[in-house]
Formats: sequence, structure tokens, C-alpha cells
Amino acid sequence: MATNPNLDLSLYLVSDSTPEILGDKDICQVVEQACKGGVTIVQYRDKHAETSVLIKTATKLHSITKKYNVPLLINDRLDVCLAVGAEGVHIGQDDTPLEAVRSMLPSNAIVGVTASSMEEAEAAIQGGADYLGIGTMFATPTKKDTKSIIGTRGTQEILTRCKTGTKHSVGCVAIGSINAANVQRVIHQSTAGENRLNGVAVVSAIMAAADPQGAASELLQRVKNAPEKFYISTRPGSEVASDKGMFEHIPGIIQKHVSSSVLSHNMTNTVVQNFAANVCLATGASPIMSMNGAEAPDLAQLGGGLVINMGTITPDIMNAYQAGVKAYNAAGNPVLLDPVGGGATSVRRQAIQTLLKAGFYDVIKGNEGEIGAVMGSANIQQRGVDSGPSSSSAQQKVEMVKSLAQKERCLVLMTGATDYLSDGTRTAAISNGSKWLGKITGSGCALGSVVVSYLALHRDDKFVAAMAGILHYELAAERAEQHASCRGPGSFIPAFLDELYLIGQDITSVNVSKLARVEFL
Ligand SMILES: Cc1ncc(COP(=O)(O)OP(=O)(O)O)c(N)n1
Ligand SMILES: Cc1ncsc1CCOP(=O)(O)O
Repeated sequence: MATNPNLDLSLYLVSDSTPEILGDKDICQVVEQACKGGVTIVQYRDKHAETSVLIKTATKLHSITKKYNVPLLINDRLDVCLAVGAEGVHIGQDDTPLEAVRSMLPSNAIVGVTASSMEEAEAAIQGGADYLGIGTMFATPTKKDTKSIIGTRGTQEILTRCKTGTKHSVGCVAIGSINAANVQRVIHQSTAGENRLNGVAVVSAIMAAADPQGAASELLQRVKNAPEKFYISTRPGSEVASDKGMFEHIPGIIQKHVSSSVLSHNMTNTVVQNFAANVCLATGASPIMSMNGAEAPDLAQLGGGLVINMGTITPDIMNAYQAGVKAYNAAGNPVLLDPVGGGATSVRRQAIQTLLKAGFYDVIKGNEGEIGAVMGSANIQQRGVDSGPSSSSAQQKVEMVKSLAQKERCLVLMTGATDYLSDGTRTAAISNGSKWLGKITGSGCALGSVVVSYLALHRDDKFVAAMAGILHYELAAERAEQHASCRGPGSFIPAFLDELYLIGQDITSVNVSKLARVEFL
């Protein structure tokens, strides 16, 4: 329940009449169309017009919003709000202080405050704000003087620690480069436990749209359906398999995978392409090694999954990767991010940030150094793409995967002699595999290609899907190691490819629960 019971923040239109955004359209017509499309609250924001123009335009806008029972707020300008009798104002940190605004407006006026940090959020809540405009979410050309870009992690932190969001009386919206393509993952990734954003605020996604009514209606639908699309791990309504119980399902999932030809789309490094493609084929998936972002939208429609592997990144490849994740997010198909060498150079650290901003990853997979780099640990210096000797205890690794899974609201897989898999709620240590996997290049990358095709195939529970893929891979490695012909890394590879295929053929006779060395933590 919001402080103001009539406040519906689901879709907040911040109108803007600058020609770069509005084009040659008329602001009043666009706002009317947006109201028809379902916006639930409108703000009039004009940073340049004279007071007389502001009052004239706000009066016209108010006569429109009233028809649709949608509140109109004025950005920054208390005087304009009072002159036109609008429902309230939105103020930033450098505007008239909240206390003064409250004392000058009628008691039922709606007052929103911008907050970029927990301190600002707390002060606004204490000061009696009706809602918070949290941001800036992502950099946007609409507001170049923004103080801080906080992303979904910063927003989640505010929702975790401050009394704002759907669980509290002071609601909040996120603002900054939010559009139909990213709105669902923005809401999903900002969510803190049961506490979510009440909605989102947009400027260009509606004001610059050729069809503002259609744009508003699509955005509203996506806001309302957000939890269904980007479920953290288990699809709503499906049984949550926990602990050992999940091994009952795994042979059936592997059997299904073997005969599926499910697409494993690899935007991967040049070193492992051939090996990863052979691994995919041996497990029953259909690999495509396409680095071309332009064909990602078509490939994303085919029901498979995408691996984004940073092993040999260049500026061109980074563009392709961003196109790839956007296309798969839009199609609702899984994406795995493998931030290879993420802690080795500043270019790679920056690349991780760019890729995290570009979209949602169902799985983030990497060795200890790479997972540390994604978490933003400043003290991680990888030597090349290898993790190097581990400095963390098993318990610290568990904390790392769990905390990153909670922050990014996805699965995290930290690979090593023991793999750690977490969805933020369930965490497992998997000690299967073979020492030879650590002696051949690309074994970690190829595991990513397998995990993503399992996620594409088994949609009910991502954690179980990933576990099935990992066990398929690692039990095959154990069997390969037993081959009389396997005498080292070179002879391990053909034996491993054979076993990836053969274990799939007779999986029903494999006692997975007995062979799995998995500890749930
Ligand atoms: C809903 C919403 N949230 C944040 C802002 C930003 O307001 P402010 O910090 O005052 O910056 P300007 O909009 O004045 O540039 C907003 N307008 N609306
Ligand atoms: C007013 C404002 N405050 C933070 S970002 C922003 C502009 C958002 O515009 P857009 O939705 O076009 O990115």
C-alpha cells in the first residue's frame, strides 16, 4: 500500500518535449496516446521553457490526464504545480528541499524524490516522500548530467536496505534507459527477496516511439508480467527439486537431451570453437559457432541457448555479444556468460561491466578469478585466463557463488577441481570430473556450451538443468579416464568425446545418484 492510496507507479511517463526525443510530434498528443496505452502516472519535465510556456503546456496536459484519471506531476517546479493545480511534483536532490515542498503543497499532493543511494533514499522516506525515483539505472542520452549510474545492483541494494518498494508504504520506480527490451530483466534483477520495484519510469521509450500508445501498452504488459519471464530458477508452478531428490529427474533429462538436437549457439573464443562444437554434438546438441551479431535475432528464435565467452574479445566482438544477449533476452531463451580471463586486464574488467549492462544472463560461469572479477573484487589479478592457485576456502567459494547469484538473480557456476553451483537459494558442491579436464584447453568453455543447451531443453528448473549438464559432462570424463587407451591429455580427448556420446546412449542404466559426488550446502 502506498502512502497515497491512489498512487499506481506501474508505468510512469516522464514527458519531454526536446526535439531530439519528441521529433515533430506534439507533446499533448503523445501524452494522450500514452494515457490510452495505459501509463499510470505522468510527469511534465521541461528543463528549458519559460514559466509562461510551462504553465500553458502543463494546463493542457492536465486537462488530458484528468480524462484518464492519471495524476500529473511537475518536475522541479512547485510554482507551476500550484498554478495549474496538478497532483504533485517530482524533485531531485538539488531542487527545493522536500520539507519546503511539503509545507507549500496541499496535504494530499504527491511528492516524488530522486534517490541514487541508500542515504538519499532513507532521507526522502523520513522526509515524507510518496515515492522514490531510483537511478540512474543505465546511462542515457536523455539526462547527461546524471550524478551516478547505479544499475540493478545499486537498485537492489536500496530495495534491500531501505523501506521502499512493493513491501513498503513508500513506493519506487527505476529510471534511466529502460525500455521494452530490458524492463523485465531490470525488474527481476533489482528485486530483493520479496521486495520489488513498484514500476518503471521512462522518457524516450514512449516519447520517441512512433506509436506511443502501442509502446505504453507493451511496456505496461511487460511490467505486469515481469516475474513470469525471468524466474530466478524454477518456473512458477513447477516443483522445486531440492537436494538429492533432483537426481531422480536427471537421467530422464539427459536422455531427452541426447536425442534433442537442441541448439547451442556459441559466441565463443577462437581457441575452443572446434572442441566445443564436437562436445555439443556428442551430447546430442546442435552447435552453431556464429560470432555475427546480425544473425543473432534469427538464431534466438530457434529455441536454443547462447554462450557468450570472452576468451578472445575485440571491440567488434563486444558489439556482437551485446547484440546476442539482447536477441536471446527478447526471445526468452537462455544465455550463459563465461567471462574468460575477466580478472586479467582492465579491458576485460570493463567488458564484464558492458556485458552485464547489456542484458540478463541465466548463468554466469567462470573460475574463481573470473567470478571474483564479475563481483567487482578489485584485488583479483588473474594471470592470463587461468584462475591460479586458490586463495579461498570452500566456505568462501560457497559465499561467493551464493552472493553473486542473489545480486544478479541468476545461476552462478564456479568451476575448479570442485564446482560450485548456486541459484542464490540452493547451493551445491560437485566433485565429479577428471584431472585431465584441467590439462586440456577449452574444457571449461565447452562445459558452458553443454550447460546452456541443457537450460534451453529443460525449462522447469534451471538449477536442475545445469546439474544434469554438469553431471553428463563430468561422469563422461570419469569414464574416459578409465579407458586403457587414456594415457594423458591427448588420448583423453577422443575417449572423452566417445564417453559424452556413450553415456547418453545408456543413461537409464547409469546410477546417477550413486555416482554423483554432490554435496548440498
Ligand atoms: C520519476 C523520476 N525519477 C527521477 C527523476 C530525475 O529527477 P531529477 O533528479 O530532479 O533530475 P531532472 O529530471 O530534474 O533532470 C525524474 N525526473 N523523475
Ligand atoms: C529524468 C531522468 N533521471 C534519471 S535518468 C532520466 C532520463 C530517463 O530517460 P530515458 O527513459 O529516455 O532513458
